[in-house]
Amino acid sequence: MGGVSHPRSRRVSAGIVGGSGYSALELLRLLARHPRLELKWIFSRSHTGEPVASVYPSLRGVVSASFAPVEEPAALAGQADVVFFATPAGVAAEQAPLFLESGAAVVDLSADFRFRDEETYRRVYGKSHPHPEWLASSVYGIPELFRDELAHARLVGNPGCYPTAALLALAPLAREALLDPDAPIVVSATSGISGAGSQPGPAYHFPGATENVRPYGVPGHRHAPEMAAVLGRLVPPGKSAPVLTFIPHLVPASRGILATCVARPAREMPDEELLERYRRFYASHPWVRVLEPPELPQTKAVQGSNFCDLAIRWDPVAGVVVAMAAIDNLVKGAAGQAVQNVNVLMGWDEREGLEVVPLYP
Ligand SMILES: NC(=O)C1=CN([C@@H]2O[C@H](COP(=O)(O)OP(=O)(O)OC[C@H]3O[C@@H](n4cnc5c(N)ncnc54)[C@H](OP(=O)(O)O)[C@@H]3O)[C@@H](O)[C@H]2O)C=CC1
Ligand SMILES: CC(=O)N[C@@H](CCC(=O)OP(=O)(O)O)C(=O)O
Repeated sequence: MGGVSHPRSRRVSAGIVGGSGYSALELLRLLARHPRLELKWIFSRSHTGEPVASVYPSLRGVVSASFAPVEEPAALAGQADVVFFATPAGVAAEQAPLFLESGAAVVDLSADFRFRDEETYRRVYGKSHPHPEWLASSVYGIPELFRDELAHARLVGNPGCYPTAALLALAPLAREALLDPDAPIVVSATSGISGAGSQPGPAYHFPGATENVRPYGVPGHRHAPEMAAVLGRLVPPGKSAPVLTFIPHLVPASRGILATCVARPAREMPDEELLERYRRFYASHPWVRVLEPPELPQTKAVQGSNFCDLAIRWDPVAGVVVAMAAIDNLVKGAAGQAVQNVNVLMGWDEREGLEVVPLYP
């Protein structure tokens, strides 16, 4: 289960399972301009053999491929160096090992390989993992936090969209044990509707979603234990991370996540110190932009791009820090981060294929 070995100069072939979903569409958009990663096959259960551009009008004249003319993705094992699973939870857990055993690297955009132990997986997802033997070697795919481990990974558990934003916002404090372990962290976040995928339930349809803002999954959203597990790994050995509560909200936008995290630091931390720490922490990470005051993150400033915009403030009245992050849920929250992870796995520049200027306004 060691790392992938590919000459840095060679073009690497990619396969995609879950072909007609939103994350697959984003992967195709990014792969279309990636100089080293090229689409070899794309599998769709519902559009077998159809031209990709007939499903995604935005890809007309850009992607000439058709969905693979096979009934099962297993028929494609051994034909790509990297396989992306852009499928609902449970699919990669069953099918990824076949591709791993055929020698491919796997980046799973679902939640199947985000936890490293089966007990946590079972507690959060309410069922046993069909291939727990792969969990310990999977690497949580936030390159800004786990770059060294990812460089040697074969299997990447690409993070949830909300955890990407919240963990990037909190990581500099967690890594340096600057969070008070006895004060709960509050993560309040908004998501655009594409966060629920391309076939969401009736509550996500236009009449109910437009001109409406609503919380959901409170308490007990599955991203709370995901954030908690990773936060626990970020704090130095022997230290504990604070518990956290998570309040997601659905907002009437197509894309974008804004996460606002409120935490009590271990001691008073003036704005200048916080800002300096955040600047230093992310200095070598091209996809995180630490904003200078008075700027604050906004989803539109990152739309369509792999950027995570961060701001950090000290609130002297409440004695808390407020860490804010904006991402595009489909890019840094899903497909963009998946491509960034492959760039790290292959030893390429993390920016390869991702240099899209955000679409503003
Ligand atoms: N949307 C987002 O912002 C984010 C999504 N994710 C995760 O990424 C994964 C993909 O998300 P997204 O693209 O939004 O989801 P979509 O629902 O848009 O797409 C998922 C695709 O998977 C295929 N599929 C559906 N059911 C099954 C099944 N039972 N077995 C095999 N394939 C199936 C379908 O494609 P086809 O019929 O073509 O095979 C479907 O279009 C999910 O696990 C999601 O939780 C993670 C972070 C952010
Ligand atoms: C708006 C919306 O519904 N968002 C999704 C999160 C998308 C995601 O990251 O889901 P996975 O962890 O399953 O990959 C949700 O809250 O369930």
